[in-house]
Amino acid sequence: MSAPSAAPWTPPPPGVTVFLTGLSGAGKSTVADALVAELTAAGRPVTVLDGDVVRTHLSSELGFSRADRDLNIRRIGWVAGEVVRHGGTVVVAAIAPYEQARQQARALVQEHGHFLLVHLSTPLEVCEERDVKGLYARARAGEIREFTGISDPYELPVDPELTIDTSRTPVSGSVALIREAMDRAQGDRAQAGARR
Ligand SMILES: Nc1ncnc2c1ncn2[C@@H]1O[C@H](COP(=O)(O)OS(=O)(=O)O)[C@@H](OP(=O)(O)O)[C@H]1O
Ligand SMILES: Nc1ncnc2c1ncn2[C@@H]1O[C@H](COP(=O)(O)OP(=O)(O)O)[C@@H](O)[C@H]1O
Repeated sequence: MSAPSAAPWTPPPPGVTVFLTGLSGAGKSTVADALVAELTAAGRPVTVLDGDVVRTHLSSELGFSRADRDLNIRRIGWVAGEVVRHGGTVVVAAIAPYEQARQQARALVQEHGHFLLVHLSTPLEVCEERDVKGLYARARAGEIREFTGISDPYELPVDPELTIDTSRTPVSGSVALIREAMDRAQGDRAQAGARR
């Protein structure tokens, strides 16, 4: 009697990367944390690539010149692409101020799955008022050079899937908008009842 044959391997459905971009204090980490908490509670594992954490573990030698920021974003895009390739879910929270680098990250991910660029368009005045880490005050005092929004550019995204101003939209509203966009992108999963 021959051994039962294993079921043929089928590739996982494409994964998705949610890429939150915006000024320091725009709400990227706050929205990412809330989104990840919801997804995790629903049983969906998530890889989180937060700028601060990535700069500790993956880009510790990089500063804030354009070349360094672009390399940082390309690294994030490559890692996200690898996770998405195997059907995973990625949430990125990074300033990513340059359009070209964001497009490169998009291309690296879209080789393998879905990419949703979410621009947190919170006005600079609000971000500066929040000044979560005291960095705006230090940048205004000239203690931090090349600070995004003060002494360094932030290029507005050309083709974001979502634009959310967190001074007008509560955290729960941002999370709901992003989850709807994820479901639209991964319609195949949602229709199959696999909304994880
Ligand atoms: N010069 C300058 N400009 C902007 N931000 C600065 C700078 N120096 C330090 N920080 C802190 O670094 C965090 C941004 O890192 P990112 O990796 O997201 O930046 S980038 O995407 O590579 O441009 C950023 O985190 P968030 O405040 O969470 O955005 C800051 O805390
Ligand atoms: N609707 C909102 N969405 C996101 N953050 C908000 C909102 N309202 C107030 N905040 C506050 O704004 C700050 C945003 O900081 P953070 O998430 O660290 O931003 P970033 O990661 O973009 O630098 C937090 O202190 C957060 O509590």
